[in-house]
Amino acid sequence: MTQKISFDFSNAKFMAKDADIEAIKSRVLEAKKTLVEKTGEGNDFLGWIDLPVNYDKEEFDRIKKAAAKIKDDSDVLLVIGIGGSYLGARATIEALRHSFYNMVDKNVRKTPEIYYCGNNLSSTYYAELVDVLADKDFSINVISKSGTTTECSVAFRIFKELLEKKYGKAEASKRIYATTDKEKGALKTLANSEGYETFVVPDDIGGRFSVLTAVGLLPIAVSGADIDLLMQGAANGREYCLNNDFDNNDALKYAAVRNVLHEKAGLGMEILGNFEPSLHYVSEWWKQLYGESEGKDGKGIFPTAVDFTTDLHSLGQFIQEGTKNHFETFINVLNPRKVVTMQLEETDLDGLNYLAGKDVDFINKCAMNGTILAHVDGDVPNIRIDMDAIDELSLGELFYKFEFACGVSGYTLGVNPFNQPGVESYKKNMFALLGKPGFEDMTAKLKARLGE
Ligand SMILES: O=P(O)(O)OC[C@H]1O[C@H](O)[C@H](O)[C@@H](O)[C@@H]1O
Repeated sequence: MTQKISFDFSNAKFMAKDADIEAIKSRVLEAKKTLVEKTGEGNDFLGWIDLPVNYDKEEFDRIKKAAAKIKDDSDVLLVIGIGGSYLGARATIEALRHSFYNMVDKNVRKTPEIYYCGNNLSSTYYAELVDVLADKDFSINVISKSGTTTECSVAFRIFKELLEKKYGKAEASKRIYATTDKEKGALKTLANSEGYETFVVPDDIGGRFSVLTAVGLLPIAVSGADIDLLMQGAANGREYCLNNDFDNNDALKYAAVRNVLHEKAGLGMEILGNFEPSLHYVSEWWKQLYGESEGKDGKGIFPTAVDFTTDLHSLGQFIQEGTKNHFETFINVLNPRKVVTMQLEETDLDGLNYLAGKDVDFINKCAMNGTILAHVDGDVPNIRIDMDAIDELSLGELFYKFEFACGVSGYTLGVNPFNQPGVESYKKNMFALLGKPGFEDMTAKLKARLGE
């Protein structure tokens, strides 16, 4: 199967030398073995490894049917979720669909507008989203693996009420789709009692690895993207990751190179850079994937991201000449979806006639290559990921390769890549400050620290 995604490590070699890669290779292969033989910590969260070839076909069909109903009866789909219950869907939809999706005439777009909430606690955001929904027919996909995440529950309460006011309880319950645990959690209890259609987040797939479950697939299908091709792309990635030896396996090499850059060169930050604005949320998804998987036990590479060329005019200076603690990974889209050719102007006052006849993407690629060389000259190693196109097959493959490399990289680093215990600390404090029953003994202490 031809691969749509390939990695180029040549511009990282000056810090991740062949000998360093050779030296870490056995640890990476051991980590791969631990992952695929499911013998490591977190091995009850490895359902994503075979997901692209082993998923619930009956549910997959129900997802398509639900998507068709939503397309038919709704001007808007409201997607309520946070973290792994949000980023994969948004990453995919923003990458694959029109750059100005919600603004495209609905007769041309033929699919509902899509808005996201439950991913913050801003009263302004919620009040203004209510304004947007005022005269629109809408449906809700509420997504939470635990079914108890505060942001998600707060948003759902607000928009469930709006929906029920608009349609009455019975019709509203037909416009709510809940994606959650098959039996546990407040959302599942609510869905059962109100009769919402439900989709399952499998027990053995953590939120940040769940984009290709119903978590991502229902909103993605509503947007009009092809979920069969997305799964196929991931299946192609899986085949590649599982079956190629180290020398022919970019996912394993990526795990190796980033660990070498971290351990040997002492670099603490990886900056994922794109040159296509529609990939912004792919970076957000990647940040959660690597951040929650590796940042623990006082270890890990801090994953951050830039949108280029935009951020070359803000963060470019720091990356080039500031504290040297980072390496970069660029996503290079080989074939842009659209072409815009520069025209010749008679007067040439802007001095751009030398570009007449060239595609804007040619300028973009020159900016990218110029940036790679400049940053390498500034001692910033660069990994380049070539992506055939921003389409379903390429994106599915990219997701899988990032997930697989993440599992291998986490085990190579020596952490459990599949838990996120640190996320609970702020939640406990927030519950105590909110006065949630059961957290009373912490409340006074925290309030004193806040001077209240
Ligand atoms: O899907 P949920 O249970 O609502 O969780 C949503 C997100 O919030 C948590 O705090 C975790 O850190 C994330 O890993 C998770 O993806």
